[in-house]
Amino acid sequence: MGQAQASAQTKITQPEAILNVDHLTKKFGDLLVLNDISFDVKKGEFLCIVGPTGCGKTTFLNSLTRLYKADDGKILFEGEEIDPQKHDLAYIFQEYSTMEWLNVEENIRFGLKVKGYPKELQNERVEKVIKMVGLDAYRKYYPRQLSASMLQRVVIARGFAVEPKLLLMDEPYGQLDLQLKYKLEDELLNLWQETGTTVIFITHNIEEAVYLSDRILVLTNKPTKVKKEMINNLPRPRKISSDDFINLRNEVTELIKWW
Ligand SMILES: Nc1ncnc2c1ncn2[C@@H]1O[C@H](COP(=O)(O)OP(=O)(O)OP(=O)(O)O)[C@@H](O)[C@H]1O
Repeated sequence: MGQAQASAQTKITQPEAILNVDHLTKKFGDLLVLNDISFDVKKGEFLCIVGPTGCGKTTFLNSLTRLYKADDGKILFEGEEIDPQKHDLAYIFQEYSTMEWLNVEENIRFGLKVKGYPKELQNERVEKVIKMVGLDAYRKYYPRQLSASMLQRVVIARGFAVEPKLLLMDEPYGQLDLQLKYKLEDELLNLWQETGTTVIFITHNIEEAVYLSDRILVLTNKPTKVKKEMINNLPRPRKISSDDFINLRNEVTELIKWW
């Protein structure tokens, strides 16, 4: 308890914030899940959110997308109350959320079509990302013909194709084996660096958070608060065996261990 209090949150204010989460509170009946959460996300930042199982990470994302209505507080996107209909957001989830009846190219095009982009722009974006994720030769394949890694690449390509200002990722690599995970993490970093999009990435995996992030938000157990925001300035590309990497990983692990 002493340790938990010692690391109580000091919010880092971001002058160029694209997202402001301000005193967000969410209950389900009597169950208080998100307990006065505040943090900012800077434009172009890669933010990882880590926390114990069931602490409310998905509830947070669902509040962001307005699937859930907050009981208190607000979420501002570029200074306005967030609205997924209006603002440029995209989501990538854990499940392979490809559409079985569409081939690779059509899956990637889907979000662009929904947004009503002109055909030429759709083509341009599809061509760009299909090459970036290495699926050019598989464009006419259907999901059932693809490996786990390819499926996840399709989902990632679909997210990036719309060039969202904010990309929300909820444990996207949770189900994959380690080797594949490392490969896709590197691909994600390349895409992020090439596009300059802002990413919020939720994970249970502390090593993954240290590998990917510019900053890590550590959540407490329910009722959930932000326990600590940690700037991650490790030089990229990161080496998971370096002393600095291991030190930061251990520091986050200690925070997760104490409630
Ligand atoms: N629609 C709902 N109705 C009632 N309770 C809910 C609902 N959604 C989530 N909860 C409760 O809120 C808490 C947080 O759930 P949530 O799924 O957001 O946690 P999480 O951190 O994403 O979990 P995990 O680590 O397993 O991914 C849990 O106790 C869950 O039972």
